[in-house]
This record gives sequence, C-alpha cells and structure tokens, in this order.
Amino acid sequence: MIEVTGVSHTYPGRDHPALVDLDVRLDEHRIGVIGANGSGKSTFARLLNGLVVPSHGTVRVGGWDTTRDGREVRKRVGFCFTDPDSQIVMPTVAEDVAFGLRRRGLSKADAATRVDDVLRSYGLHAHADHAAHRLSGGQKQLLALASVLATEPELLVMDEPTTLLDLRNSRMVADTVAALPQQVVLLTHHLELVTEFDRVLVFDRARLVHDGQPKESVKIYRELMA
Ligand SMILES: Nc1ncnc2c1ncn2[C@@H]1O[C@H](COP(=O)(O)OP(=O)(O)OP(=O)(O)O)[C@@H](O)[C@H]1O
Repeated sequence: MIEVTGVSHTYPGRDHPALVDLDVRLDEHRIGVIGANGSGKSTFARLLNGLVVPSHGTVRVGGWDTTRDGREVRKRVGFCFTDPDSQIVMPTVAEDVAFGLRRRGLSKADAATRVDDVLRSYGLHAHADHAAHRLSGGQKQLLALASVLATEPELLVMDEPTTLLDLRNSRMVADTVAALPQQVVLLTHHLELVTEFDRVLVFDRARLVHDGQPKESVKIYRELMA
C-alpha cells in the first residue's frame, strides 16, 4: 500500500534535512510511528498524503505517486492533525462533517444520514448544531477524526490524535482505530497506543532507526531516550 523509495527531505530555508535515506514498504494494517521531538515523524506523515513532497525519492500510496498524482492521493488518504483547529472548517459540528462528504459528491440527503450516524458513534450527536470552535479540545479532536472517517479514506494517517483527550476518549479513539477496516498510520508519544499494532517504526534525528514489533520498538525508543 505505502512505498517510500530513496526519500530525503529538506524544508526550504533549512540547513539540515528533516528526513534522510528513507526506504520502507508498509502493507500492514496498523503502523505506529514513535520517536523524539523533531525526529521527522510529522514530516513522514505529511509525505504520505502529499502535503509535503520529497526533495528526493518517491512516495507511493496505493500505487499513486504523491508528487505526480497529488489529487488522487489526497482523495484516498485521510489525515488527522495534532491541532484540530487547523482542520475544522465549518461553523457547526454537523456542517463540518458534511463538508468533506459534499466535496466528495454525496447528495445532501445521503450526507445528512452519514453525518447523523457518524455523530452518534462519536458521542457528538447532542452537539450537532453547536459552534464547532466552542467544543472542548478533546471534543474537537473527536470531531476532526469523525469528519475524516466519514469520508471513508483508504488510508488514515493520524498525527498524535490523543494529545488533548482524557482517558475515556483516548480509549475510544484507540478502540475506533482498532476496529477500522482500513490501513492506519498513527504517530504518537503515548506508547501504550501502539502496543497491539502490527509494526512500529522508530525515528531518530531524521532517520528510521528501527522497524519491528511494538515491544522491541518501544524498548529501543526508551533506550534512545535514556
Ligand atoms: N514546515 C517546516 N518548515 C521548516 N522546517 C520544518 C517544518 N516542519 C518541520 N520542520 C523541521 O523538520 C524537523 C523534523 O520535524 P518533524 O515535525 O517532522 O518532527 P516530529 O518527529 O514530528 O516532531 P514532534 O514529535 O515534535 O511533533 C525539525 O527539525 C523541524 O524543525
């Protein structure tokens, strides 16, 4: 599904690369990404939906090249940002979920039914007509996730999706992710979130330094941080 070949990336105006010599193929269902602040995790995540195009090398998702076929890639890859405010685009909760659906061509009636279902499953139904920006931080994070999942992406990339959530809602996100049929790439500093994942990548100083089973990857990350 995801093929990253010979990728290095340096942001404009920066002396040091954010990612160096990355080669990885990811077919598993649940992929965790862990590592120190500034190690290149978010850059990796942004490469997967074409928000960042690599300075060198290629990134393919479902066969589509993120540099050449950005539009196709963005249709297929759902992205949840750390900061939900950057993702909420419409005034009310229901309108925000409907927005992505209408953009994907769903009729008004079909979108309304899907919005209703999605808000119920995320415990946001009572807030349907409330101003999205007045929700609590955690509710906004759930809304951002709900809006992305409503569009049924083939790949879901989540950049620290539980930073603002309390224990119950973190668990709700973890359970939701566990039950999703599509491939998920999840970046996190909450190591317990990835313990049941199929594969966990560890980044350090712009390089992928380990790629393996969760237990082993978490151990290596802890050793790097010691
Ligand atoms: N838009 C940008 N412009 C310039 N430099 C950037 C940009 N985004 C990230 N960087 C730099 O790239 C490097 C890797 O950052 P990145 O955000 O990928 O790390 P991260 O592992 O996600 O960090 P964190 O855990 O703190 O979110 C850092 O040195 C950072 O300063």
